[in-house]
Amino acid sequence: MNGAPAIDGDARRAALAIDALRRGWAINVEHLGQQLCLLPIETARDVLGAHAILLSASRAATLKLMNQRAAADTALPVMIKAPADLDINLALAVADPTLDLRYPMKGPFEALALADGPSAAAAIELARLAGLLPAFLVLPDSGSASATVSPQDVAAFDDSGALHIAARARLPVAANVDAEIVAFRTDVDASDHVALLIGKRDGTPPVVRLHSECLTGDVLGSLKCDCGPQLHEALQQISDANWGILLYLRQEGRGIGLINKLRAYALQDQGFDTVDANTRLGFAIDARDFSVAARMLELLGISNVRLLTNNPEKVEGLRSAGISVEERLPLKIAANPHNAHYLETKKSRTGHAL
Ligand SMILES: Nc1nc2c(ncn2[C@@H]2O[C@H](COP(=O)(O)OP(=O)(O)OP(=O)(O)O)[C@@H](O)[C@H]2O)c(=O)[nH]1
Ligand SMILES: [Zn+2]
Repeated sequence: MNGAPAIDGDARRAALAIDALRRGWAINVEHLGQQLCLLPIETARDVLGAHAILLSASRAATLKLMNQRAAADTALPVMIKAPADLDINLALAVADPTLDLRYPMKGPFEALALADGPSAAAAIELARLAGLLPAFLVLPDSGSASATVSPQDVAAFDDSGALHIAARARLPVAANVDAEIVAFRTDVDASDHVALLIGKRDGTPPVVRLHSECLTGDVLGSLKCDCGPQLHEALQQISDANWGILLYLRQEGRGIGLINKLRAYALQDQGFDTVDANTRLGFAIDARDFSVAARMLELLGISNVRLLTNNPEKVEGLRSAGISVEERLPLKIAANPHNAHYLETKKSRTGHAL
């Protein structure tokens, strides 16, 4: 900290910017008196006279641009000069690593100096929150933007901030007829997290499972992951334990959204594992923030849990958000030929105890 007064961010401005990006509307990121007018390539219909392209650090590495720039921080996004023949198809080929086999010949590109690192990094984070590819056209005219946001606003965006219980009802489920569903809402985020309370509260720490949404596994029976069987096994174990809670968190694809997860699957079809597929797309290996689960538990009056998981980050995430994890209970699912490599990667590369 350099002693400058802290500027409060406004999560609502970030929420408006996320909405604009999804609709294909330009946004301004402003910081220290400078403005960066950005349009996400994925939802753009036209390149609108863009003079540059903003890419994630890992996309720039794949395009062999990292050695061209002066910045010492290799995690910072990279700005490149728009090629003279830039159209929306070329922009998409630059942005989307899943198209690399179809469009192998791109460039050479020229890296430009990044005027403001925090603005560029905030834009990449907004793309993740919007479920979009982290790649933007840089537009010359900031007057065309429909929302303005600062890096502080993006930092203030937190889907657990104003969490409250919105509805609750009895919900008999196959694992146990004695269950209640509780739905949560925040004023800044459209994702409605839910909790399923199973059995009778008896004063002991409940068996708790944090389950992150997986449409392909939970609903369609995908064999690529272990989510579907884990969901059902967790409901069974909670039911067997007399009482407990399953938190169904809307963190599809470890927080990158369904469409980006399916892009990660397309990269896995090309031979990359689950970790490299995420980083190649420009995302963290795991973008989830488990503090929302802690806030949900608090609203349910729970401060001590026995956590069903193999993932040390879930234990750490709850503990650092103030929940006492008294015990970690493993959740082991037999592998199948389609997910054996995925489960092995979780063990060897993301520290899962299996
Ligand atoms: N990005 C990405 N997400 C995936 C992939 N496979 C599964 N997921 C997502 O990963 C999440 C599954 O996480 P969890 O079931 O909570 O499991 P976990 O983090 O491995 O931890 P535990 O099961 O508790 O040990 C879901 O959001 C899935 O959509 C993948 O290959 N790429
Ligand atoms: Zn899954």
